[in-house]
This record gives sequence, structure tokens and C-alpha cells, in this order.
Amino acid sequence: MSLDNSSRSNGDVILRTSGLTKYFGTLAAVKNLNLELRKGEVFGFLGPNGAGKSTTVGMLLGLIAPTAGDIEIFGLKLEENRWPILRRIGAIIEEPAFYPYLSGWDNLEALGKAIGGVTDSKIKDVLERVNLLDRSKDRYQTYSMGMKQRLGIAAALVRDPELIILDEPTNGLDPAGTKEIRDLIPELAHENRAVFLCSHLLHEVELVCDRVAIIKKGTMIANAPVRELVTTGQVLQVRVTDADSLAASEVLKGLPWIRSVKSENGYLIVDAPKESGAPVNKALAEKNIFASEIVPHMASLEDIFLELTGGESHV
Ligand SMILES: Nc1ncnc2c1ncn2[C@@H]1O[C@H](COP(=O)(O)OP(=O)(O)OP(=O)(O)O)[C@@H](O)[C@H]1O
Repeated sequence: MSLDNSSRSNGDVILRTSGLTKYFGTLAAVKNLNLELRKGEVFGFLGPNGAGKSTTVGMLLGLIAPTAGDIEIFGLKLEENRWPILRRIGAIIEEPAFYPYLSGWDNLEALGKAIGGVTDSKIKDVLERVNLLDRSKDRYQTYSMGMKQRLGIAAALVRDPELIILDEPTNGLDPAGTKEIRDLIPELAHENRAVFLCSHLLHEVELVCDRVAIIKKGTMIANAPVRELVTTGQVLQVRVTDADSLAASEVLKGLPWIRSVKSENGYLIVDAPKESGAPVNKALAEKNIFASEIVPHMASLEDIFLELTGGESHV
């Protein structure tokens, strides 16, 4: 299966790569990557180990020079406008560095002084935004992992970025911290920004992302809205009695529009075009087989990922 909907257009394009390629010696880490990220969107970037995700992020931030191809961010070429572009990006690609003995507030104040033009009311706003205002006078070293990560996001927000790049933002967080960050991410995008999220957590990507690109060995193998990807993997679960199971399977396999039929946990799993519940029911009933249940079953992003990447580990 190969999906590429990168030509679809709705909303302003914030980031576009064309033919982006990076070779390390003879190793093609990223090959001919065409990405598009639009305002208001949370874009998930997935791939197995060594697929080329970090190399891509490094190129987007101007830290790694591409071998070929172009990167345009905010309509400007990155190569020629690195600093004006980077000023408009908030990136968290490693654990954020803060002074342990200073409070969250004082850390942001120190950062604000380095950037210039950051007011107290801005600091208050961003701390409120990440739900840290009530702990903002406590020392950074007393913060939980989740609070540290949220302060990192607050630090990124101080500059009012139009694009936020997050690399594994829930790494090392407990379930409560993970939930806080997951709840925060879509809100960030809906404030007229775009979020580029690298994650190996497929469930996380499914929950928070609007669109997802999957790369394998440097090549993009899927690029589509999450909803569309999981709908593509939709199958029908058909329940018949054990006695009818074999005959039902034969009937369905004989229909030219059914792609495959397999038996799993007491159900027949039927890979058929969308909305074919009624014709499946009719075909069985014509052979005096009566299904007690026919339900569409959505594939998870994990199912799709494993199918597309050939079952390679994603962690
Ligand atoms: N500086 C480098 N020199 C040589 N090869 C490199 C370098 N950086 C990355 N690579 C190789 O490029 C390929 C892509 O690596 P990259 O780190 O981008 O993958 P990734 O998708 O981020 O992987 P992971 O999920 O494991 O972090 C790998 O084969 C890696 O070994």
C-alpha cells in the first residue's frame, strides 16, 4: 500500500520540503522527501529505528546540510534565511536545559532577557498555558519530569513560534505527565501554529495528529490524514456459527470484490470495500448462512505501520 496525499491543499503551508535528500558517505539517510505542513495542523512523523527522522529534523533546523533538495519554511528558503526562520520556530529536540536552582519563572525570565523583549505578562501567559503558573516560583530541580517538559514547551512558546517541532515529547513521562502533554499538543496547533511531532508512540500519534508521514530507510511510504490511513485499513468482522464458518469463508472468497478472508478469534475478518456489510450479509443469506454480527473494524495506526514497514520495530 502506498499513500501520498501531499498535493492536498487546505490552509497555509508553513513548511515544505522538496526532494530533500541526505547522504552520509554512501548511506542514503533521507531520500527525496516531499513533506507539507499547514497552519493549524499537528503533523506526525513516524518511522522505525534508523529511518531518517532525526536526520530530517536536523535538516529542518539547519543543523544538518542536505545533500540535495529544498526546505521552505514560512515561504522562505531555509538555506538563505536561516536566522529569520529559526526565530519563528520553537523546537524541543532534547531534554530542555534549565538552571536547576532557579524557579520556573526565573528560568523563563533569564531566557527572555537573552531573547529580548519578553515581558512579565508574556511569561505569565505561557506558564498559564502549560498549567505551571501555580508552581512557577518553585525551583526547577523540584519539578516532576512532566513539569520539566511543560516548562520546556513554555520556553518554546515565549518566542510566539509559528511552528513547533517536538521530538518524542512524552519520553520518560509517567501516564499523568504524558496525558498533560498530549492534551496540550493539539491546543498549541489550534492557536494558529503548526506542530511537527516525531514520536515512536503510534497510539500517541493516532490520538494527537491530524496527518502522518511514515518513512522507512529514508523513503516516505505513507503521507495521509490519520483518519484516512486507519480507514484504509478497515475490514469487516463477520460472526457466524462454528458450523457455518468454513462454508461462509468459501462463499465470501468466491466473491470477486472481496480481497481476503481469514478466521480470527471466532470471527471471519473480511477485507472488502467500504460499506459492503449489506452485500456480504446478502451473499451469505443466499446460501442459507445467517451472520449474527457484521461490524466494520478500524485498523489502528499500529496495524497500518506494521503493514507498511513490514513489521519492523518502531522503538
Ligand atoms: N552523522 C552520521 N553519520 C553517518 N551516518 C549517520 C549519521 N547520522 C545518522 N546516520 C545514519 O542515518 C540513518 C538515519 O538515522 P536517523 O538518526 O536519522 O534515524 P531515526 O529515524 O532518527 O532513528 P531513531 O528512531 O533510531 O532515532 C541511520 O542509518 C543512521 O545510522
